[in-house]
Amino acid sequence: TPALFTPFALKNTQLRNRIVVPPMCQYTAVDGFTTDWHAAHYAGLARGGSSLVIVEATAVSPEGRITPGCAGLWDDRHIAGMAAVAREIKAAGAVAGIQLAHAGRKASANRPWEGDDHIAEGDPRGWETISPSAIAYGANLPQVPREMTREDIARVQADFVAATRRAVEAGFEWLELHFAHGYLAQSFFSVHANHRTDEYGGDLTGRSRFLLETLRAVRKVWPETFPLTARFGVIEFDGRDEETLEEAITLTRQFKAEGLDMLNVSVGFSTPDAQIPWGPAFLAPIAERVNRETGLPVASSWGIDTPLLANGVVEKKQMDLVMVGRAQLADPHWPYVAALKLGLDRPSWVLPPSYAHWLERYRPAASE
Ligand SMILES: Cc1cc2c(cc1C)N(C[C@H](O)[C@H](O)[C@H](O)COP(=O)(O)O)c1[nH]c(=O)[nH]c(=O)c1N2
Ligand SMILES: CC(=O)[C@H]1CCCN(Cc2ccccc2)C1
Repeated sequence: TPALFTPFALKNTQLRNRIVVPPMCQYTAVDGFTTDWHAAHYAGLARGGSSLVIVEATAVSPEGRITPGCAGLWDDRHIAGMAAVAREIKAAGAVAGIQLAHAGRKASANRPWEGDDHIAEGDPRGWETISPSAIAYGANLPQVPREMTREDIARVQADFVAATRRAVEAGFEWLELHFAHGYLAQSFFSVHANHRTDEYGGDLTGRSRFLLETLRAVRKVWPETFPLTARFGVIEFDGRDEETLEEAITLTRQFKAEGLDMLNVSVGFSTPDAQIPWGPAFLAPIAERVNRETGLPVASSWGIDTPLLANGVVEKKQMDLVMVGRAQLADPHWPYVAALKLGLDRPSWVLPPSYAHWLERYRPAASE
């Protein structure tokens, strides 16, 4: 059996293969409420055969959304719509995951295809952003956020806990905290974004505090039997990478001690001045290093989107789970195509039975 199609167990959760649909914003929610789009979209992805589908960054508070179209779990009324999404994912045979997020200083933005920039001051669609320090991200997101008070910090952490409870009620069985991509938690860890002089800033301990306290609080309400994970930017490609990596690995060891079950290794995206070395599976060696130096199981992503690449990173033990994103937007049946390409036994059966049976003896006409 190709490594990509071997099962993987974490806590009481069994994954049928190593392919994961990572969280990918749909920007189609209304006041945080999911719509028919979300149920259909996630059902379609789950039918493709991935073992786990993680629902997009879901805001723990209204100001924690990236755009006005982002999903939320800051209100009990959001639970019903999210429960429908979780049901669709499970009905297709995948584990239902969700990512909880706060966008920090990257919040109050237009949808990517509508500018991908901060909503203009005075535009009623926008809102005040908050961050560890009053420092703007820059580039397309120039708005200077308000520096968070201790009350803000406690409130946002309570929001993460409340949203976690709602995720449990909605039927999710895999939780990922969004500690990456330049959003609020990443900003507390980042020397670019966090210039605080109180105990939530300064040295590594100070810059780690928000993330560790939030994980600790969420750990208390998320069931022990379900995986609790975090997506964390361990590298910025900003010229101080060895330092950032060592700090990130130190913090990841503390995450593990606090009961984190897996780390989803990603990029910090804390500064527009980064030089990202885009390329196929460019982050795989970093994921392998985090796994080797912390002992935590790791997932990762970024251009790991052909069957051979995806199978290779698992075979080489660079990561335990492969997050295949855009390739699954391009083809939600990507796992089926991978099963064919990798010579899996009875490949059509990664799809639901009503498709699998008829595809068992089906081959498209020789392509031109
Ligand atoms: C449209 C869209 C929306 C999102 C993303 C991407 C894209 C394309 N990504 C990043 C995504 O999960 C994935 O890590 C990257 O796209 C890299 O993987 P691929 O190279 O696409 O396989 C993303 N990541 C995350 O942690 N939370 C999110 O909600 C989103 N939203
Ligand atoms: C919410 C989140 O983490 C997402 C939002 C959309 C852009 N993502 C980051 C990204 C950059 C370049 C290519 C693909 C993805 C981060």
